[in-house]
Amino acid sequence: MEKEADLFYRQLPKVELHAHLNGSVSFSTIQKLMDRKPHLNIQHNMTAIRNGQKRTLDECFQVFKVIHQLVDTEEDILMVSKDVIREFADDGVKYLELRSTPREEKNSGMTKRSYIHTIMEAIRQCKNEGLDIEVRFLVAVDRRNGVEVAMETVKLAEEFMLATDGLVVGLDLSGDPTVSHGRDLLPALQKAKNCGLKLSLHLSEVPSQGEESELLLNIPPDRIGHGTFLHPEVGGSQSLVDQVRKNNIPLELCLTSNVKGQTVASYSEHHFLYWYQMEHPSVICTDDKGVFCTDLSQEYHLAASAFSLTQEDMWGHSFKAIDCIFAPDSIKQHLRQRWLELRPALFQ
Ligand SMILES: CNc1ncnc2c1ncn2[C@@H]1O[C@H](COP(=O)(O)O)[C@@H](O)[C@H]1O
Ligand SMILES: [Zn+2]
Repeated sequence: MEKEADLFYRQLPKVELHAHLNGSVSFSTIQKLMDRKPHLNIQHNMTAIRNGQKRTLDECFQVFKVIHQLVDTEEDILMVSKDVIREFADDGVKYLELRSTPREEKNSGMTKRSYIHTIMEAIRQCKNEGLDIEVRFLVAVDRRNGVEVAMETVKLAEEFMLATDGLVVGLDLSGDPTVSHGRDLLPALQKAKNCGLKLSLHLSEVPSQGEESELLLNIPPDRIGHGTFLHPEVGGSQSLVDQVRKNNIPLELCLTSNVKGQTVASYSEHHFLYWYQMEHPSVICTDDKGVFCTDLSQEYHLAASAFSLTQEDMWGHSFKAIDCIFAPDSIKQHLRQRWLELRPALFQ
């Protein structure tokens, strides 16, 4: 029965909207990177949090630093991006929005511009190889890096949005939520919005970010990452919830990420249920499938088990996720068509 369900969730066509590139690197790709750089002496237990293990959010951010050491050339970025896209495609993801923080590495000569350029190249190569997946990209701002870098990143994102014929669709705000205040980044985010970039902001991923969330929700963003502590029962407020509902802002929900990072106590206590019962748009996502040792079909399966949802319910969830993508209506229509074509084989 479980096996059958596994197969159902793998075959279910899915949309992935919250995936950080360097957090999504699989065990086998990490192995290839370690083989390229044996001198770094990095072990698998430094780049992934296995099932049953938990870390503090702070420890999770240490893991990204290790992965960044392994991924520091254009060649690495190309391999990692192509592997990640292929893995999502193998998992039944038909539309993927990847996000990543442009990095410069003096030693290898990689610049922020060549970093993004290489990811664009990976997306094009995957398309030319005929992979059954549409891929778009969000340029990420790491909140740790401050105002100037944020502004520079917005300029880069705009430049690539205009030059790539729609491959770059938006801007992400992420990074360690305990560092810096969103207030300072507001002008950069507003500038991004004004130039036509869609905004996906990590909001209230940890408690006591209520004030920041209130400020950022005023922009308003086009989607919210996590939103774990928005509602009053967990220390948020009704006015935050009202703001989200008034603007109908979809939430990107990442169950395993929140449980392993210990901001949510267990799967059944995940705020997925809060928003689901309210029929507010949300989308199940992976966040960092490599670091958290998961994939999107597993996340769908876990949510179904935790909240006693049927395969029909999960089909509906996946179909409605299409409404929340950043690509234009023509792509949405095309995806809905595909979903309906694939449906009969799933419910025989
Ligand atoms: C666990 N919850 C999270 N909360 C906030 N930011 C996160 C995150 N998981 C990942 N990132 C962000 O994504 C970067 C890694 O991918 P890229 O190098 O950009 O591809 C991390 O350094 C962090 O900035
Ligand atoms: Zn995230």
